[in-house]
Amino acid sequence: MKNIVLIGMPSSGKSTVGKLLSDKMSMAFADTDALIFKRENRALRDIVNNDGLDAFLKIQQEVILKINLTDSIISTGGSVVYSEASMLHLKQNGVVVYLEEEYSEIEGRVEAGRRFARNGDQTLLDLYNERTPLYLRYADITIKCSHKSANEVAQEVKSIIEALNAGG
Ligand SMILES: Nc1ncnc2c1ncn2[C@@H]1O[C@H](COP(=O)(O)OP(=O)(O)OP(=O)(O)O)[C@@H](O)[C@H]1O
Ligand SMILES: O=C(O)C1=C[C@@H](O)[C@@H](O)[C@H](O)C1
Ligand SMILES: [Mg+2]
Repeated sequence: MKNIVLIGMPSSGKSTVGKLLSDKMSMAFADTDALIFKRENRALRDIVNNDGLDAFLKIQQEVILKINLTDSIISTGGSVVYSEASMLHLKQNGVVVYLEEEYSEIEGRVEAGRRFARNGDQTLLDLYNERTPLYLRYADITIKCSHKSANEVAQEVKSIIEALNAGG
């Protein structure tokens, strides 16, 4: 079975939903942020702070291009869509699911002062507006997550994937 790759804004629920989905579908779970941490052995924010945005994005791409998984749920970092090579690699053997969440909800969930893959003068809203068209470009399936629990989102992803698989 193809991988299920979750993309979306930071705090949209990719890691939470990914783990729930992994249990519900009895598929393995991988998180690209955890793979980066494993390789670098340092916090992702330290990579961005110390080495800069471009270095972080390069490391993220290197890690993703090495992924060789099947039958897995893959939760990604929110900035993965900046790399076309990464997205094409993930799409080769994966169905890409965009967890679309309203800006106000994302803003409420992210902790103040959190680092993202962004230029110094970009606000969270700038990131949301910049990334939304990229998430939509790469998505095979878009889930509207507004006012749904993580469990409801996971159940919806499962139902859609099962319906697609049943239809051939
Ligand atoms: N549908 C939901 N409803 C309410 N809270 C949620 C929902 N999905 C996730 N959360 C909460 O939002 C927070 C962020 O979730 P999570 O870490 O899964 O996001 P993420 O997309 O993996 O973010 P990142 O890009 O930073 O890795 C967590 O506290 C989680 O419990
Ligand atoms: O959306 C982002 O810019 C990021 C999200 C996190 O998952 C990490 O991948 C990193 O902190 C960058
Ligand atoms: Mg995550």
